[in-house]
Amino acid sequence: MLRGYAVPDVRAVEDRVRAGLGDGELMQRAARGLAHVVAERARARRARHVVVLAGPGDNGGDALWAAALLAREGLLDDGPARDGLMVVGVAHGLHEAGQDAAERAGVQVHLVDPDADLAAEVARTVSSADLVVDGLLGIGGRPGLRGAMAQVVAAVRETAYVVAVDLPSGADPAGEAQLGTAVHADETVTFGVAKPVHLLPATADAVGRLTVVDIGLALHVSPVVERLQPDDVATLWPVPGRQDHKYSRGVVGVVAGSDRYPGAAVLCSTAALESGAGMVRYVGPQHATDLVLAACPEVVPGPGRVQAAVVGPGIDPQGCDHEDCEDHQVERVREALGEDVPLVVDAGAVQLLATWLDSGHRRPAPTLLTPHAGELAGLLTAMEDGEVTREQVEAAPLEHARRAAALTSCTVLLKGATTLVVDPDPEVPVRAQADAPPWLATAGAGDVLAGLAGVLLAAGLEARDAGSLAALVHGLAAHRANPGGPLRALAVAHSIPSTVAALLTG
Ligand SMILES: NC(=O)C1=CN([C@@H]2O[C@H](COP(=O)(O)OP(=O)(O)OC[C@H]3O[C@@H](n4cnc5c(N)ncnc54)[C@H](OP(=O)(O)O)[C@@H]3O)[C@@H](O)[C@H]2O)[C@@H](O)CC1
Ligand SMILES: [K+]
Repeated sequence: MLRGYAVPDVRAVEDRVRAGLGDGELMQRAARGLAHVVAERARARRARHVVVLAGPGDNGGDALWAAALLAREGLLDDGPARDGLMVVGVAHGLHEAGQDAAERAGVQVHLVDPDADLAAEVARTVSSADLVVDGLLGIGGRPGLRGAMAQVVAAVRETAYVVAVDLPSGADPAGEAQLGTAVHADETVTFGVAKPVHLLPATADAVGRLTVVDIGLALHVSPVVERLQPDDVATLWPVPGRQDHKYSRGVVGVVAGSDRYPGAAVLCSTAALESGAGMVRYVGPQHATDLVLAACPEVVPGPGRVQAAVVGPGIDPQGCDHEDCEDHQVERVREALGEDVPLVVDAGAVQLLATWLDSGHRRPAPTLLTPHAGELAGLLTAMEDGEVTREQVEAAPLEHARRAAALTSCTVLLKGATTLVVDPDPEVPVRAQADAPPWLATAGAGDVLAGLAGVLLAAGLEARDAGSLAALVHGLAAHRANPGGPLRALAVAHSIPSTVAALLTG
């Protein structure tokens, strides 16, 4: 599991560790780790020109010391020549010891006035680099870049490999403010532990590959963000024992599909079966039932006892609009909401839950809501004063997911490029999963995710684990279904068994 700690907690532990070490030792460790990553990437990419950008604080200090080490220890000698390495400092003054060390090692340091326009010659130097080290701002940075900092970043060539020091400069270290002008890194080398900026949706896209360098920090506080990794699957996935039978493994109810959207019933039920449900009971209109049974003969039609249920995929919360309609899915969802059974509440059921809660009801059992941004906006509009739009949710996903979790007392899984899983207790770390290829943005993918999560709830996982594990496996199954190419939701469902097997058997 990757854990992201709040910046004040990181600073506190850094201060403590630094006090017990020699002067500058912690920065030396950071710089050494950074220099080795840079040397490795420069070698692999046959970089000829490496430009190190340094800002006014200790982030610049790390970058300057790394430049000194690269030059002094000849780490770039089988790649770019020593004179292919250069520092551009954007500040009124740089980290003194770092600048001194870089210059003593023979590295040229160009100092740029942060408030003046960037000289054309400096812009040319920066744009000639095929590897750029971004040490402008770290955890002391305020979001956004202005003046010469913005200009120097704009001068970086599109094809250059950008290694950010600690975090991409200009990104909010807390990972909450939307990205404005900021570095978009190919790789970020951070020190000791990850921070929220690396994991949360507002900023994670600017981070690229994340490399954590050990500098001897041990944090004994709770992280604020967590990300499950593939090797967590073996710990969390419910693996049956020899004494297990279909009921002990967990029966999943599926209330999904309608006369209008029968396919959702097939996708959700298929995903539940492929994820290893002990049994799937499907409840829905006749046509959808026929399709489900044709695709999945293992499914048992009709109501019955279940350990968890998925409600909502393919169900219109307004119900059916023709008179002799036999589609009673909306009533079935409402019934399920009142039962003491763990639920995945997806798609149309999110809106139904909002009105049901608003009329004074409370869910007695664990509940995982799985909205996309538009559905979350609908839920908040129904439960708060004033309209909330999809755009507002997309601009501040964590804030809105937190609000929804607090209002509903349910766990909220907000789907997106980075999927968030937020517990109603604000002290519980948020899970942030970014495992899915963009190809997974396709109709029916949500129905598959809901089926997968339902199986995990039925096996007894708590809602936050079920949601984040489902998001992880869903993303990995998508990669496996067709690496690097188009996907359909059913193919993702069918690749769940081999994905899980590969993760469980290493
Ligand atoms: N702590 C440790 O033990 C270790 C820390 N380490 C390293 O230190 C880094 C943190 O260093 P840091 O605290 O000096 O902050 P950093 O981000 O370099 O810059 C602050 C300066 O930038 C300025 N400034 C801010 N925003 C701005 C903006 N938008 N545009 C322009 N300027 C802006 C700000 O100005 P001010 O706020 O004073 O006006 C101030 O002058 C950390 O990320 C890691 O890399 C490692 O060595 C491991 C050990
Ligand atoms: K940086």
